[in-house]
Amino acid sequence: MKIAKVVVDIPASQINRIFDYSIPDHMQALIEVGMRVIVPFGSRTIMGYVLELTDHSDVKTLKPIQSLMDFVPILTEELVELGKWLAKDTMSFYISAFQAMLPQALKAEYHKLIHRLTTAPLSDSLEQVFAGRDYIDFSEVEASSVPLSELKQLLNDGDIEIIYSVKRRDAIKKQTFVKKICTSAQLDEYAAGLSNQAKKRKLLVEFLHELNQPMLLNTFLKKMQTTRQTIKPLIEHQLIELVEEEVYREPYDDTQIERTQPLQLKEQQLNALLAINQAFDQRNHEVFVLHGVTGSGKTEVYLQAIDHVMKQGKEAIVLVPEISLTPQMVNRFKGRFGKDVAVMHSALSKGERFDEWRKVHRKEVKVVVGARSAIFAPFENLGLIIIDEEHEASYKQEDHPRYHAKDVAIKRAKYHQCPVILGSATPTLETYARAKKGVYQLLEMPDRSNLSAMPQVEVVDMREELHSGNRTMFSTKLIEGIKERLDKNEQIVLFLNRRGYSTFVMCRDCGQVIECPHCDISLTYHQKQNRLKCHYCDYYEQVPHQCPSCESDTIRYFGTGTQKVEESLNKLIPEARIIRMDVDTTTKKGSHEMLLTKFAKKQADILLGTQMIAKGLDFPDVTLVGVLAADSLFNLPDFRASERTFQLITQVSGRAGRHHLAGEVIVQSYTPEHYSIEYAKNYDYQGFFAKEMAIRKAFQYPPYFYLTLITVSHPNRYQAEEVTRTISQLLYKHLSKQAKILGPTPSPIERIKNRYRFQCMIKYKYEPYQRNVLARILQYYEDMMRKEDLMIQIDLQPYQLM
Ligand SMILES: Nc1ncnc2c1ncn2[C@@H]1O[C@H](COP(=O)(O)OP(=O)(O)OP(=O)(O)O)[C@@H](O)[C@H]1O
Ligand SMILES: [Zn+2]
Ligand SMILES: [Zn+2]
Repeated sequence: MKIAKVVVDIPASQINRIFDYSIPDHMQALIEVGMRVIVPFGSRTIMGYVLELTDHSDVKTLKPIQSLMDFVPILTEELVELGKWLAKDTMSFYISAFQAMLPQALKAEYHKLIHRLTTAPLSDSLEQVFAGRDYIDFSEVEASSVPLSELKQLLNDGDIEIIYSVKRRDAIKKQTFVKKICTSAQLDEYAAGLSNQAKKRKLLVEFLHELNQPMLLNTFLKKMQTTRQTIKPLIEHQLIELVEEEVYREPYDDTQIERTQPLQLKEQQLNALLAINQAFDQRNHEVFVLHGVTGSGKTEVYLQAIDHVMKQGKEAIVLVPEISLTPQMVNRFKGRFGKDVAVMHSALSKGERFDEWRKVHRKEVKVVVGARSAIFAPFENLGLIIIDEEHEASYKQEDHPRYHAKDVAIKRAKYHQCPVILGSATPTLETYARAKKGVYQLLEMPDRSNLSAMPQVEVVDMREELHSGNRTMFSTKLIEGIKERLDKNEQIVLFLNRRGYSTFVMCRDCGQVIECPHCDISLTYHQKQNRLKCHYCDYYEQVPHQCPSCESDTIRYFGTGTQKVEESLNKLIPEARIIRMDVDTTTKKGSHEMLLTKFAKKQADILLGTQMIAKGLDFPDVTLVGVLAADSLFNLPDFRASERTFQLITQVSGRAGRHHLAGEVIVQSYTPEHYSIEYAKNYDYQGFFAKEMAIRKAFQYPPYFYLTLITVSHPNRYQAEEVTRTISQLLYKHLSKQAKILGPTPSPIERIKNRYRFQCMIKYKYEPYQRNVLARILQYYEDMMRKEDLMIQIDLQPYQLM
């Protein structure tokens, strides 16, 4: 093969194609599909992925590949095809799709250099930067006072050129080992030649007699209480050598994790397992919906299904939402499968993530447990894919490529002819509807594995509390409940839904709310730094002492952030020991784990937190769960608000009374009569499903209709609206008559980072040409996007409607 088809590392629409390069002779035997290469592109050199090898090209003169970055492909052939599909399916660039599949550490970093071509004198300030060198880093000029226009002139005149060099930073961690390379006889011979004073060296020789495998240099030196200098003669006499070996950064200490044995399954678990195993044995690509109430033992079913697959030499991927990827969760898998498990999620360092990925790539593990992007684990013998808590919105990536892990899972499982399990106590309407129609296979587990009852849920009407004079954010019932648990030395989980409910600063005199100057959104108060921050851009400011509009000094922060809850709770029940878990207390690596361990050891009575604590946690002494603001989601312009409220209450309730102690749940609400709260209270998934389906049908939302959201943004409001209007008209003209086009309307958050945002929504049942039409629209605006700062985002499966 003489020609390689390559996708290059420039995410831009005019470059979003596959380019042909010739393969130099010396690379012909080495190059394979799925490798990274360095190729010339225009005036620079950049990284690319080889997608295909061929002997034919329509292009007459081809540039040659400059070098190979890999000796083993980093993308399997399956992943190469998957990437092409993903790019088409989500309408994103090829390069973005491939980048999404690989760990950060594998992405090349470019270095921009300026090469001086002329000997003629340059301006004084530029001469100062060059300081006699021929090559300087571009950033040095940027940091200097030299105007970029001057560079541009020189560039045009051919006095300098700009070159791009690729820095390799695969960041393989290496450590030095001491290795014995001689026989015992040689050691004796050496020892005999030593003088009596050389006691240390004699000790070393003795130790070397026993050293049968390489030892970490540092350990060796520590053990022998000696220095590098002392062992130098041993190296010179060729008794030992120092070798560099690759090591993995191990984020989890496997030796500390207790191994577990499979549990005797309950009947409902056994039925589910048998169906899954059968599909696997028959190489049946089947999607199972494992609908099991909280505590029904879904995880044990996963573990035994994986075990079955592994026994046949196959591999498994388990996706877990980022926030429930707690050490507790990891330990359940490591406890069963030990070193066969790799873990991938964003709390690991870049290097650690790379090492976990390499374990998969080198076929050293059989199971991956990870967050969304673990779905791309480069296994070649997949036997099972599990998506736990399948209803979680975090499985959808909200950035290029806008993919849903569920779709990728099903695509991969089809390729490998293996089953997929979508597990949840509260499956999404989309999933459950497909299961009911028989597209997916439904497995029900209605009972808790220990047959303990689901905790009693009581809904408190907060309006009544207010009328009876309680102005705190805690109902009398909840405060009594907490005190009761404290007396009995039991524990409490308090859940605050922060989305749509954050702390903002308002003037009590004139009602002015302090907003971000660049985004149409109120700033959020952060107590620690006493700052107001914007959650959409990086803007922050000090909290003002006076209202910027009326100069009154009655400026206060409002809303119910976790900090504020903690403060009031401290006032009401000073003796309670509280652990607060939210984005502010868990930014440091390992802090999440530390807080949970503290709670598990009963060094605190109350765990107070956000989404983070809603799932996956399993503490035996938790007998009371409180939901502080159950209806906060209803304020959001999102047709899934009811569904999310139902899921949340059900999941949070599932944290109470999972073991021998009975549990109780108190849900505080200002709209206690809302059906999603009513059904959640009665653990009535079927009831909720029927009711919500009827509403979705009436208002033409998924799963009855598909949605596409197009968001247009521009620094100029009029432009943004005009473009959206034209797009709406084009869609109306080119899509079928059944498609409904809604828009242009301003987005719920109309301005972010000084850009005005308008949207247009397509609702449709069947629209096979939609992608083509959208692609043509993008093409039409390509120039404007490049030159005029126009942005058009297309989301073919929107979850965030803001
Ligand atoms: N067959 C079994 N026999 C005894 N105990 C079991 C069995 N299956 C599961 N358990 C135990 O029941 C508890 C709940 O199980 P698990 O956490 O797997 O449930 P789950 O369905 O995943 O719950 P959730 O959706 O709330 O996370 C665990 O402590 C688990 O060890
Ligand atoms: Zn902002
Ligand atoms: Zn004011």
